[in-house]
Amino acid sequence: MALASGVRFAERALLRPWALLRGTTLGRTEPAAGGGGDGARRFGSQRVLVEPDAASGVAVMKLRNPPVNALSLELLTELVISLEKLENDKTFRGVILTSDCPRVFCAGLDLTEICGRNPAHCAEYWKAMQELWLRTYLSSLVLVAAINGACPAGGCIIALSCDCRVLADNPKYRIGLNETLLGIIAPFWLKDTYVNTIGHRASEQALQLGSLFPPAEALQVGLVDQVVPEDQVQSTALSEMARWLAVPDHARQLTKNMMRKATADRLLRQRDADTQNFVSFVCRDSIQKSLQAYLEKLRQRKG
Ligand SMILES: CC/C=C\C/C=C\C/C=C\C=C\CC(=O)SCCNC(=O)CCNC(=O)[C@H](O)C(C)(C)COP(=O)(O)OP(=O)(O)OC[C@H]1O[C@@H](n2cnc3c(N)ncnc32)[C@H](O)[C@@H]1OP(=O)(O)O
Repeated sequence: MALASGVRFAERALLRPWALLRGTTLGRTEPAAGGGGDGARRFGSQRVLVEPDAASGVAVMKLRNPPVNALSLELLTELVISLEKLENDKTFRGVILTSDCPRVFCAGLDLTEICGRNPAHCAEYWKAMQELWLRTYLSSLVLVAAINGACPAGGCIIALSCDCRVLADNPKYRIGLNETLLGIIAPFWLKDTYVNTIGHRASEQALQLGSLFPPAEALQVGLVDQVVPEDQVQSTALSEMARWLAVPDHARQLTKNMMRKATADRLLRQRDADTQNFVSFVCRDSIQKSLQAYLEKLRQRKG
């Protein structure tokens, strides 16, 4: 799918990945456990494990940035590159996105990337976040999120950018956009994605309250499509994938584009302004203090 500025970022990453990837091992290929032929070979990077099944045309993409899959700059970059690699390989029609970290799908933005950092770093980081959203939201592949853990904020946005969401039935696995509770504001494109999924009124309430929904409520409000016992998340995601892949690609892709393009275009039109807004907002002293306090609370909670 044509994404002029998006492609520019990915091209930059592909042309000089080491400038973007600090200490990653992108492109590594290794045989999957018990696997044999090409269809069973794993590839990916340090933080994104890709298990492709050429026979079915489906790849499982696992986030593995322990302990909580916080979206570091490296993880964002590796996700974009892995997704692009699969999109460019005509063998693949669908991706199941899941977590390799126990109990957490994705903790959202890596707060250490925006706490105590300079504006240039925050800008680079935010551009990478925009890029991942654009890539996933407009992906020509069928994306199914197999949500096997907590899924707050940026984690929720990744899930919402997929075509379908299956959540494990565990009361600790809450999902939603909790930005207000950190003293920050979800940017308009996160808000738009929320509204497109659960409607205006439910979003208005959930965004202001920073609601994190337990599985049954997430299902009720329409944030996820299925809630299943934890050991059935993967198999249910595969069944969902089969349902989506039963539709001819071109018809499904054009329909997806018709449904999502206006929302993505809104960001594409004002990407630089959105970055500047983000940077000036998060670099304010008051916001830095809120973020520091939130991180501190997270760290203490553990002890
Ligand atoms: C004008 C407007 C213009 C622009 C818009 C402006 C601003 C916009 C922007 C932002 C959008 C933000 C979206 C986000 O994603 S913000 C991040 C929100 N994330 C969270 O609130 C999740 C926080 N984490 C948790 O709730 C939990 O960690 C958990 C439920 C995910 C997992 O719980 P566990 O008990 O399993 O693990 P912990 O012990 O809590 O954590 C382990 C370890 O990890 C650290 N950590 C957790 N989350 C993060 C994070 N998001 N970033 C960085 N680090 C994180 C935690 O501190 C622990 O570290 P230590 O081991 O103690 O060092």
